Amino acid sequence: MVEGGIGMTDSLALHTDKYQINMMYAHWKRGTADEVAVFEAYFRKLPFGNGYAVFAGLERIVGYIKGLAFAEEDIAYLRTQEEGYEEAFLERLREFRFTGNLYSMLEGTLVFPNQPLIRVEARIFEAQLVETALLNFLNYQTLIATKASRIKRVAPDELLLEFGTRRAQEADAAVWGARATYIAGFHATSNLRAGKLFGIQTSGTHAHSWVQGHDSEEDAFRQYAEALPDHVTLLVDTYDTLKSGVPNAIKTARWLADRGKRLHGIRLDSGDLAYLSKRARAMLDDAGFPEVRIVASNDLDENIISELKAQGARIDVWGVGTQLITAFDQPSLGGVYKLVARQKDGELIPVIKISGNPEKISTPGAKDVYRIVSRRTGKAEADYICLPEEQEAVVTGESIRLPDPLHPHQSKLVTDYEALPLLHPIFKDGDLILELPTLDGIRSYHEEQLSLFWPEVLRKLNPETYRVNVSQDLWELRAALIERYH
Ligand SMILES: Nc1ncnc2c1ncn2[C@@H]1O[C@H](COP(=O)(O)OP(=O)(O)OP(=O)(O)O)[C@@H](O)[C@H]1O
Ligand SMILES: O=P(O)(O)OC[C@H]1O[C@H](OP(=O)(O)OP(=O)(O)O)[C@H](O)[C@@H]1O
Ligand SMILES: O=C(O)c1cccnc1
Repeated sequence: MVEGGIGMTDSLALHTDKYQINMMYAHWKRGTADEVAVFEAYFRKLPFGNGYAVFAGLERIVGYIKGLAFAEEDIAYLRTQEEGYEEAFLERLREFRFTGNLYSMLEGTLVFPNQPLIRVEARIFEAQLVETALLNFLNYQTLIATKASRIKRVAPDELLLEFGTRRAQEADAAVWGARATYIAGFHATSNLRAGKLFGIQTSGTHAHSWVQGHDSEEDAFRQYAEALPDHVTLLVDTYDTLKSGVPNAIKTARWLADRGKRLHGIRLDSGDLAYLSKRARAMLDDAGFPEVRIVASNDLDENIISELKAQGARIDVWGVGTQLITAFDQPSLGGVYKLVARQKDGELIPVIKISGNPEKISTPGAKDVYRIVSRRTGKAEADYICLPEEQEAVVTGESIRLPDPLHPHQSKLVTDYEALPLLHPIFKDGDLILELPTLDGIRSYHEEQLSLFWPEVLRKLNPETYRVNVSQDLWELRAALIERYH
């Protein structure tokens, strides 16, 4: 339950598009609501021109599925809709629970286009309802984790602080976004609620208003140091960074040192961050405070950070807000949820969606995904998507042929490999069967994941395309279905 805007508590059952309820209603009317359907969620294009995405959102999805139930208020609201849903249908909703199976990638996994990230096998009644919320959670969190990962890669050795709440697209985005950045390697967030909910470390300096609210900058710094002597990071750019801010910070550092305390840092929030950080570093060092860290903020992203580092900036801590939490340069991930198999005469049959745009033709059938890791190099060679009946061959390490997706006649034979299954069973017949990892566990798993990939795939600009291959059987099934519908 989350708090509603006008004093009511609000379940997430209606956090869905109306067309899902309309389709559920039509299934119920036709008597097909209990037929099993298989859906898969995937995206077609990587965000930010990156070579990979970082999967996130599963914890939120699990919480959603576990708590999925229509409250009396939800039913009453549906009764007001002009569709005129019959009472007997609303009665079915009253007893609605998720009773199906759900497979998912684990959070922190590096993921690629056109591979199933989540597979839902459930009564169509249930599988249809959850589409909107699942995509909402995974698209946003995966996007932010990916953006954060790009930033982490250009600043692997510095501290990374998430500062975005004031610019986030509302409250849920702020906290789940903060969590996503932590998965990708950020160290702390300024959002205390995210800290409370998820156990992420929090951090805070002070704003310009603190300095403006005193008669002098020196007095403002001193008062702050008196109040929080063990946590002093001073914002030095309110009036003049080098003429006033840094000298006053040095005075405060001396005052703290006389009391056996130390100034932790200064924060630069405007101007030429490369130049100012170099000058400030020299001033602090000359004054005998080499341990005082320099924090930078001001509309930073991976490109500016990388540029500042190339200019020799002396920055130890990066505070990143707007560009990160809003995924400013690409504000959405286009994850989709497509029907891949349905029950017909008691059997599951694969289905396809054909589109005028070849990129949008779906791959039919319920599928598994394996990461093929070479035993020789320890590196991931490709991801291999296959039908469940082909699983045996991959798991036992039989040699497999990986066609080049762009030139299918050119293929690569892989022999000495380990196949890591990427889709894990999360819900079985409605029961949660996986103990979710801790957030720190997810964060270290993500780091291990990165070490499986060649740097060429991970680089920020024009990365190598990582291979995602479908099995020969799957390729043929797809071709046969395309043929049939043409
Ligand atoms: N040396 C640098 N090289 C490249 N970009 C920089 C450098 N220093 C700062 N930036 C970035 O340039 C952008 C604009 O900075 P600018 O100096 O115009 O801000 P400002 O006007 O000083 O600050 P504000 O408008 O927030 O008060 C910011 O995104 C900042 O991070
Ligand atoms: O720049 P971001 O990456 O979003 O980081 C967060 C920003 O939020 C604060 O200032 P705010 O933007 O509220 O005011 P300012 O623009 O006057 O600095 C802070 O001083 C940072 O500059
Ligand atoms: O702690 C900070 O310095 C901070 C937090 C949020 C936004 N800007 C700065």
